[in-house]
Amino acid sequence: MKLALIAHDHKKDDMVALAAEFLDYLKTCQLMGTGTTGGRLNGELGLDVECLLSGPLGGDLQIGARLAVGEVDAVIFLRDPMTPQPHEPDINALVRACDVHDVPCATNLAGARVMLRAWSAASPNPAAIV
Ligand SMILES: O=C(CO)COP(=O)(O)O
Repeated sequence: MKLALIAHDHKKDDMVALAAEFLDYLKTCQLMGTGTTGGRLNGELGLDVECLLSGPLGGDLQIGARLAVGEVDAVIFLRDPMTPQPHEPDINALVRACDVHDVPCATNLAGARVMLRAWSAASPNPAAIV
């Protein structure tokens, strides 16, 4: 599973908590993220997230470009609906790219949990494989 992880500043603590909850499963995924989000996940949880540019500097667009050529299977994008973002067009472009290419995209914690629960239940637990 090639999974993109993105969180706006007020949602980064939620992203770290979510990733901690699904850590075993996320370790089996190929992860990429916008710069600051990915950096926190790597630093705080020891994940191996490929860090692209920070969102305001083009990271959302980089993920959208990868997604458009089939290099992203799903997106978890914890958006902050209460704070205007300087790169709103980039955010909309990424979410639009998910819709154009029919790539699952969770934009809040509840949706992200539904996705991660389903996928982690369907995937073999590497710790159980001997
Ligand atoms: O702004 C973002 C997504 O639009 C997130 O970018 P960072 O993870 O670099 O903060």
